[in-house]
Amino acid sequence: MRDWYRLLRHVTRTALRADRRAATILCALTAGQAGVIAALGLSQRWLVDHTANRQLAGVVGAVALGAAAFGLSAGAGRIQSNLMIYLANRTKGDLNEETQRRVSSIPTITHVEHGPYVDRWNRLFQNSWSLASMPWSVLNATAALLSLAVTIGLLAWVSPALCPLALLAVPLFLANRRADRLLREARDAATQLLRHERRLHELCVEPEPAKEVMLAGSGEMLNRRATASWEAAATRETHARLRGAAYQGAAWLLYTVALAGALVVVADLIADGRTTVGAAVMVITLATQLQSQLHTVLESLSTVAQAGQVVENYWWLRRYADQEDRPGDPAPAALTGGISLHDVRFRYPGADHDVLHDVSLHLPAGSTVAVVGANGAGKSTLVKLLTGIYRPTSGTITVDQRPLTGLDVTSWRTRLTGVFQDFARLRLLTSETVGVGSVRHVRDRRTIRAAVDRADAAEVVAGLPDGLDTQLGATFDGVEPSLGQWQRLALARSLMREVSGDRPPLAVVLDEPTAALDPIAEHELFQHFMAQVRAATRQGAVTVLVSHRFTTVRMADLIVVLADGRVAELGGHAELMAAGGGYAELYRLQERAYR
Ligand SMILES: Nc1ncnc2c1ncn2[C@@H]1O[C@H](COP(=O)(O)OP(=O)(O)OP(=O)(O)O)[C@@H](O)[C@H]1O
Repeated sequence: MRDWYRLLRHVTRTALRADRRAATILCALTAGQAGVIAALGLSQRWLVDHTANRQLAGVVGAVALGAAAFGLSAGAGRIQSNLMIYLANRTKGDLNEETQRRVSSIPTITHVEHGPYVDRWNRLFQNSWSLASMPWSVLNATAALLSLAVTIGLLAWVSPALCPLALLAVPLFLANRRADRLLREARDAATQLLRHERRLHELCVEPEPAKEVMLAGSGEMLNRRATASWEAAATRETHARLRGAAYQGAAWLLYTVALAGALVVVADLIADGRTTVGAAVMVITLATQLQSQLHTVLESLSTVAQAGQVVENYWWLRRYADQEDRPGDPAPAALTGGISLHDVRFRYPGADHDVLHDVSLHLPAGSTVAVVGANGAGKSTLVKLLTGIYRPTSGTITVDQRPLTGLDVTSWRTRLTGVFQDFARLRLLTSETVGVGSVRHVRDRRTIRAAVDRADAAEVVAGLPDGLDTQLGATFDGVEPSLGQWQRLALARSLMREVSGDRPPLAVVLDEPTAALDPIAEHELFQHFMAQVRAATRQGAVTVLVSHRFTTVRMADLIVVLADGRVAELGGHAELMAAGGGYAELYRLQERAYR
């Protein structure tokens, strides 16, 4: 409840920031609406009674009150609903932006990779409308409840026997709550199905996977699967709606029976002369309006409940973001000792086994460390742990003997550079594709050109129709570079920090960045790259290279052989060759193959 209230306060503040004047007018109109039904009922009572008693002033007053109430209900009602839509739309935009910003600011990656986490923040987008209308639904519900209380008071004024009519709100309220819960459960269960549906459709329309899908002719099968997921989600929701409607229908039936009873009571009062005709007219008006009032209360409460469904997800995201992005010490100016792993164990969220087991390593400052091993041995995972994208499940990583978890992640990240196996193909202007490697210099042509030159990518850029101003990506009506050309641009991006004169990197990670090149080109490029980051290496930067090419690997100062997530061998090339283990065997195998 506390979380719900805090979220309501936050959304209200966001709405007020969006347009304070519109919000104030909306509040005033909603408050005014609370008295409309009571005023209409009273005006009818007075109109009939004053007419019967020939009291002109009373008749005029009753007509004026009725006209004002009707005018407010008809005219202001429209303005009120339009204002609400306008404010909710603006608030929704702000809230979505806030969620987007928070999701992208989390320095680790699990929340965008692990399905249950993805579903949690996706629900915030799915329910953003009800979240944005939360203050107005609460206000509407409060006004409708107030109006209901006044109506019941007026009914009791005529005859206390009419009061039980109000009790019928209870089954209606319970049925509504049940229907809301059923719908929420169905929607929660459907989030995963809808995510699958989206991803399966993406496989058919995104240029990269679509090639293979077309070649294999598997588009229809994927589409069928996506449709099945969508249908399963839709069926769940329809069933939940139908069940909810059955509960609500039963409650309304009960109400109808009671309303009929109330009308009999009124008829009896009139027949006995125990009430005036005006009061009887008022009772009939109020009793019939009671249904629409209850309806408004229930509708508003449903919207509030719908917003309530994401309260937990909203605070989960905030707490998760705070926990992952906790402040820490700034990264050291330069490495003197190096980076060490102490009994590091890692398991991907939701997985049932560890990927790294008790890995202990020391990567000395200023050294080049190659990580080798079979597919799935855990090389990329190790690199990601070093960058702080993932945190060890247990054990610690230290940077110059200070725990990595104690460092400010952003400060550590700004002192890292490198390229990953699945490097990003940023379909932007060529200058931006390279320039974002150091955001401060994204418009600095001289630095960008220097990075391009250093990555040996000048030929790639020269081949583009507008050089650095060329739009990349066929989906953006631009040029689509080849895989090798993308890789060169990614390398240039990774050199931006080095050439821009920013503080040199503390670690350079190269996770198979040259897999698309032939072994000789990889060897040359790696040597070239190492020459470019030499200044950083002299200041203690550790270079971590993942490669399957042993001609490149042998140049490293230290070679780590991973097997099934464990360090199987460790040492320099000569040392490992002399040991005659798995490394030596693989090296000889590759040497023979390339001879
Ligand atoms: N995001 C992920 N979620 C769950 N499991 C993962 C994830 N990424 C990798 N794994 C699993 O972790 C294990 C190690 O993967 P990793 O990518 O570290 O291997 P690798 O040694 O780099 O392999 P390769 O040489 O093929 O690149 C594999 O079994 C893989 O299935």
